[in-house]
Amino acid sequence: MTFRRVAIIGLGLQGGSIGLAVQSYLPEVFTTGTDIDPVTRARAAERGLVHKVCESSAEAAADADLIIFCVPPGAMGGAASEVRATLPPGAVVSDVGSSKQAVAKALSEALPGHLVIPAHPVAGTENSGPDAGFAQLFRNRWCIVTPPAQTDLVKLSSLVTFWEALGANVEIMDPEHHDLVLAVTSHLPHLIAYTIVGTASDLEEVTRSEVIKYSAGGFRDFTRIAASDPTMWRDVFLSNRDAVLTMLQRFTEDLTALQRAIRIGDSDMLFNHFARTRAIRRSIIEEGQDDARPDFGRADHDAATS
Ligand SMILES: NC(=O)c1ccc[n+]([C@@H]2O[C@H](COP(=O)([O-])OP(=O)(O)OC[C@H]3O[C@@H](n4cnc5c(N)ncnc54)[C@H](O)[C@@H]3O)[C@@H](O)[C@H]2O)c1
Ligand SMILES: O=C(O)C(=O)CC1(C(=O)O)C=CC(O)C=C1
Repeated sequence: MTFRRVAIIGLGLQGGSIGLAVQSYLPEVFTTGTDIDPVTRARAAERGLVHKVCESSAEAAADADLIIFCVPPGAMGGAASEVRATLPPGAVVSDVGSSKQAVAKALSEALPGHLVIPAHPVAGTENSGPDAGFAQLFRNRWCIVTPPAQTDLVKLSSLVTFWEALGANVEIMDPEHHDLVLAVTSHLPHLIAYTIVGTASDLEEVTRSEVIKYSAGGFRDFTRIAASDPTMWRDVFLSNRDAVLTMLQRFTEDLTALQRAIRIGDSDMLFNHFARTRAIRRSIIEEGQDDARPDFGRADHDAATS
């Protein structure tokens, strides 16, 4: 089967990008969408993020054969319960949440009897809201799909085909494993960025203006990440608590080892460690998951999408 009518709940970065990407790459698919925020609904209509912006989730869900929840992780259950009365029984329920076990549980409990196939496009920016979305967001990015153990294989394959049409490379993964992997590749880096930017701005001897004036490349890269949406990231850490705490423990041990190497002047240890991490950056670029240019290719991207 292929999806003909897709409902998008939440018209920010992710929902808006899906809506625009569907119009670019799946022109036969009709999209409805809504957002809890009336200003976002109005802007979504102006930008044409979906074919029809609805006043409520219940209205957007009626007739959908695929519904994708694009709201913060902590809002998934509440948003799903709003479509219980109108969502057609055969519709596939999916989402884009950054954590998978907690979100899958919230969606399944809110929509008993519906097939829930969670997904997570590992694609985003530090921007949020209805102006942040763009059709190319998912191109050559991974989308991790975490189906329940006994799932409908035809519908699973339709969801995979849907994401591939938007340009993503799809990987099927166990939700528990997803949460561990993303804790280290995405959630911990954000926590570190939030910490370092907060620490620098708190330091009394380095005034706020000096932090901004003399911001070196390393610090500036952290400020980009630390500008990400506070609601979303609060929810990510609370919904993936166990995996984040496991990885944080490991990170703290490794940081302590580097701290000791600096204190005792273990130059080999420092050099070998930095040589290993440099190689990781190179392999990410070789796999096409980032750009080698100093601005990560963002200037070209911004020019192409503005
Ligand atoms: N930002 C990223 O880089 C990124 C990447 C991959 C996945 N995600 C996941 O995507 C989801 C959305 O993130 P985003 O970056 O698009 O955030 P966003 O803030 O840009 O958009 C979320 C939208 O959801 C709306 N919303 C909140 N509660 C709602 C409800 N009950 N009903 C309808 N609308 C509601 C908000 O008003 C907002 O417009 C999150 O679960 C996040 O974990 C984000
Ligand atoms: O590129 C960025 O700015 C992001 O933060 C995107 C990013 C990440 O790579 O960590 C953030 C959250 C996700 O769920 C997926 C992708």
